[in-house]
Amino acid sequence: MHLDIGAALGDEADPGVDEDDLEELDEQVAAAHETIAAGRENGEFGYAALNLPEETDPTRIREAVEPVEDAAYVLTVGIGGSALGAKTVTAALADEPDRHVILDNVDPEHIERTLEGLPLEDTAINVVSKSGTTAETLANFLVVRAAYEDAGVDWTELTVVTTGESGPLAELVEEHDLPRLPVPDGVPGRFAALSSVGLVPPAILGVDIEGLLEGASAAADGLGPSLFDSPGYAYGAVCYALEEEGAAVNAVMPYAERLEYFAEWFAQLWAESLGKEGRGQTPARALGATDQHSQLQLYRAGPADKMVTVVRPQERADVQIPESEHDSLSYFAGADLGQLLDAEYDATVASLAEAGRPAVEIELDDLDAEGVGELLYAMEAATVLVGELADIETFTQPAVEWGKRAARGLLSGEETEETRTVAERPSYRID
Ligand SMILES: O=P(O)(O)OC[C@H]1O[C@](O)(CO)[C@@H](O)[C@@H]1O
Repeated sequence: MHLDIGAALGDEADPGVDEDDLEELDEQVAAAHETIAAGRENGEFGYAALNLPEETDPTRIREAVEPVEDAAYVLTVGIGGSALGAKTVTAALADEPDRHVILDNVDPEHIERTLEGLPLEDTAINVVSKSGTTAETLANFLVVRAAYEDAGVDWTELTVVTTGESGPLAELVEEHDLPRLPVPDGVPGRFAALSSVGLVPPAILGVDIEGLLEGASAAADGLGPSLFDSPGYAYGAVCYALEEEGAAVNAVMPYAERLEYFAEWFAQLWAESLGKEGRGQTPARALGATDQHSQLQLYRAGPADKMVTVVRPQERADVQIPESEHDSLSYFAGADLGQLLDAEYDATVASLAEAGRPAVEIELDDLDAEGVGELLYAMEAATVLVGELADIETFTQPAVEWGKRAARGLLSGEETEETRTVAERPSYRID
C-alpha cells in the first residue's frame, strides 16, 4: 500500500498542511504510538483490535464453516461492524461477490424480496452480533428462521453464529447446538473485520482469508514511532491535521467498484470512532469515476471544508475500448477501460489540487487478499492514531444508545424518558 499526500500539502491547498506541520506532528505520533503499543501489549479494550492479524485463527473459522462451505449463497444477518467488514471483504475479493447477501436493515419489503429471491435450502445463514442483543439483527434472524421453517428447510444445518457468551443468540446456539464462533475480546465491532466477525462469508466464498491476515500483519509490522514509516499512521496524521485546518468532511472515493463497500465500512469506522465531543470528520461515500459526475462539483467549488481520499489498485482487468468510426472518439484509440479510469483518477486528483482542495491518494499494488488486508488494517491504525491525537475515547459509541432505548420503549409500549421525548418531539408538518 502506498500513500501519496502530495495533493494535500502546500500553501495552495485550503485546508492544507505543510511538511513542517507533519514534522511537528511526528513528535505527537511518537507519543501516541507508545500508548497504542502499550495498549496492544496489554490487550487493552480497543487497542486489542490491532492484534487481530496475529490472534485470529483462520483454521478455526474454516472448521466452523465446513458444514456450509458448498452453499450457493451466504446470507449475513448483522448490522454495522457485524456486517460491513464481511461485505467489504467479499465485495473486494470473492470471485462471485453477489453470492454474499446481507440483511443489515429492517425494511420489510426488502427483507421479503431478498428471502423470496434466495434458494433457502442452498443458502448459509451467518448471524453476527457482538452484543447479541441488537434489535434489527435479532428481528431479522427470527424472520429468516421462520422463512426457512415455512419452506421446510432445516435452518440449524445451515447456520453459523458469531456472538458473545451470553444473550438470546448465545442461548439459541446452546439450544440448537449451532456452530458458534467467538467475538474477539476487547475489540469493538467496527474494528473486528479481521476476525470471525468479518471472515465467515469470505471463508465460505473461497476468499484467501490467510492472505488477508498476512497483509494486515505486514501493516502491523510497519507501525512505529514515526508517521513517515507507516502509511496507516501517515494517513491518520494528515487527516487529523487537515481536520484541525477545517476539513470537516472526508470524502472517500475508491476508483474500483470492488471497493465501494470499503467506503461504507470506513464511514462507520471513522464516524463511530471519532465523532465525539463536538469533533470528528464526516465521512462521505463516493465512487470514482461515477461521482465525478455528481459530487466533484461540490468537492472542487463548494465550501473549502473537505478533503478527498482516493483509492485505487495499480492492477486492473484488461477491457479494450473498441475502435469507433467517429473521429471525435479517436482519443480512445488503443486505450482500455482501466487506462480511462486511471486517467480520470489522475485528472481528478490534479483538478482538486489545482483548485486548492486537499486530496490524499491510497494505492494498492493489487486488489488481492494481502492488499485488502493491509488497507483495512492501515485504516484501523489511522483511526486509533487520530483518536490519540485528538485525545478522545475512540472505542465506544455512547451516543447511539439513546435511540436504541427509545425504539425499544416505543415497541414495548413502556413509557420512558426517551419515549416521552419522542412523543413530544417538535413537529411542523407541511403537506
Ligand atoms: O454487533 P452488535 O452488537 O449487534 O452491534 C452492531 C453495531 O451496532 C453498534 O453497536 C451501533 O449501534 C455498532 O457499534 C455495532 O457495530
